[in-house]
Amino acid sequence: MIEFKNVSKSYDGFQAVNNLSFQLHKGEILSLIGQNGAGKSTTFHMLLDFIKPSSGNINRNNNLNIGYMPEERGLYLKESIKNQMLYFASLHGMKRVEALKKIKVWMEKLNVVGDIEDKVESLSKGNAQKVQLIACLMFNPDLLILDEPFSGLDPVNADLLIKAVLEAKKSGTMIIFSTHNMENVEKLSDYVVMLSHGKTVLKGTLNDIYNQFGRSKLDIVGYNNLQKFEGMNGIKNIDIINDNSAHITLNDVSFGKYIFDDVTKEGYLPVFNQHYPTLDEIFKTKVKQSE
Ligand SMILES: Nc1ncnc2c1ncn2[C@@H]1O[C@H](COP(=O)(O)OP(=O)(O)OP(=O)(O)O)[C@@H](O)[C@H]1O
Repeated sequence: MIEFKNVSKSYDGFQAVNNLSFQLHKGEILSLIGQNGAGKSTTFHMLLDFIKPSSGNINRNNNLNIGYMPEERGLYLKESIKNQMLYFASLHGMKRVEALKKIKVWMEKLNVVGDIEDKVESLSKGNAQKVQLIACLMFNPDLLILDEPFSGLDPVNADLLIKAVLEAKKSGTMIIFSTHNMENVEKLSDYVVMLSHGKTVLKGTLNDIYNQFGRSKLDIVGYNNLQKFEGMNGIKNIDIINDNSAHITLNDVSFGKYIFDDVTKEGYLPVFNQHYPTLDEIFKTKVKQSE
């Protein structure tokens, strides 16, 4: 288990991370989200013991086998995939034969376009990124730290990466990653921590987070007089799309039932969907509130 307990980090009086607490257990995935400069990389660097917190405690076993994919990718361009992967493998005590086997298996799984003897400089950005992920995964780490692993990957390759991360989770690896892509947060996270200017503005499981916001979004299609709801108490905003459809934001989630009863008086309605805001919308709301 890893635990951050009231961890802060300051640089010359500037607080990059402010009173951060979370726990991460075996086989769990935690996503760290926040705007540029929110304190994500600083958090990773403290977890890796590259830098010390200014205050608070980080509890983790010092013997953890850690796979780390930094934001600035760190492969040697002039070296072959094989040589540098074998080098990384040796750092983690893997035998050459076993390492070669793993590298090949992972290159296939992640659909790396290139030969194991190719130099990294000949790979496309996405393929180089996948090779770097393999360097972190092949020794079955106890802890995997991925700093913006999806940046520069197309959706097909992003899905391959998601599959690989879920496989690592299944084998018991603790995973912490940062991203600006909320869709991938939704696909992967057991637990989410949202930072804004170093402060934790939201944390919990996805369910906790959605429940905190409630089903405050309403899409209606097929009702002709949606304007009449404008300005009503339970309604925060109506975005009229056309004659008979609108996106509504509710102040009061229970007002959805009043609208439902009203718009279905005449019977059938093709769309009435009262749902949670997306994680993207929640993120933007929280960023606005914290400014
Ligand atoms: N060594 C340092 N000295 C001074 N300030 C620093 C140092 N490292 C980071 N910072 C500052 O701390 C804040 C948090 O930086 P950090 O790199 O952790 O953000 P981030 O969330 O990873 O951002 P991004 O999404 O842009 O990668 C930023 O304002 C940054 O300028």
